[in-house]
Amino acid sequence: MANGVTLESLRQSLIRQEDTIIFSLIERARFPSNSPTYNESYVSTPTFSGSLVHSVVKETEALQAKAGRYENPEEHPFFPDNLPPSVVPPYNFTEVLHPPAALININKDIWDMYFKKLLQLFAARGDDGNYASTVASDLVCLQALSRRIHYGKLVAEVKFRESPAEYEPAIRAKDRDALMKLLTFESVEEAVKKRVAKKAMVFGQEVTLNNDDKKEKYKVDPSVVSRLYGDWIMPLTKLVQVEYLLRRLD
Ligand SMILES: C=C(O[C@@H]1C=C(C(=O)O)C=C[C@H]1O)C(=O)O
Repeated sequence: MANGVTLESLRQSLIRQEDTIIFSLIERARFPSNSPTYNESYVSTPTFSGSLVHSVVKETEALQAKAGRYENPEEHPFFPDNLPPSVVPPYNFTEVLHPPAALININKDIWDMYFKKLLQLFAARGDDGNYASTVASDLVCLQALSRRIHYGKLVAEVKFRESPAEYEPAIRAKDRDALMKLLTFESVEEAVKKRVAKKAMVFGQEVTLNNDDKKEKYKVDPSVVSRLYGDWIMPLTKLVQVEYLLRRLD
């Protein structure tokens, strides 16, 4: 495969990204739900409009855009409109993707999934006033999830290059269901769900020097991590793959 990217190397990267995602959830779980962070009327000044999370993410992204974050095709902003240009000298990122891929950004779905469904499953109810740190943790989670899910573009490219003759008819027919079937590997998905639950147990256990004092209490519930992958991360990664393949012959 061109540029040394193979399905195996991409799967290894997705496995490594599991660590980042699980640690980011563990960090967010240090704080309770902290609902004022997400309340549109909690702050209202001309510089901060909307919720604290909205303003802080938008402004952080603007700063990171100037620092060149979105020059990397693996990065996708949550607020892509009116981002300032990068001020850093360009780096020559290897071009693996078909150019129309740049248009695919499903961060709106990731945002809704994270705030409307996931967060309440792992953040304890409560308010400790640490709203700015809470947003900072949310953004780390969101960016890790977004990077992982948009990796679907690379996965789809490699799958297409490995067997174009299988994908082309379904692409030309715009047959989403057929594409979804072609790109799905159920045994891989089952292994992912089991591995992330196991990682959540290992990474999220209380470490003590006293071996017999082992309480089975994890910093993030392993079944929530498994559900995050099974219900949202993998379906969204596959959605990105379908969207990518539909544009692959443009
Ligand atoms: C990413 C892949 O494509 C699909 C999505 C998966 C995922 O998001 O982890 C796993 C298996 C496939 O059904 C892959 O084949 O590795």
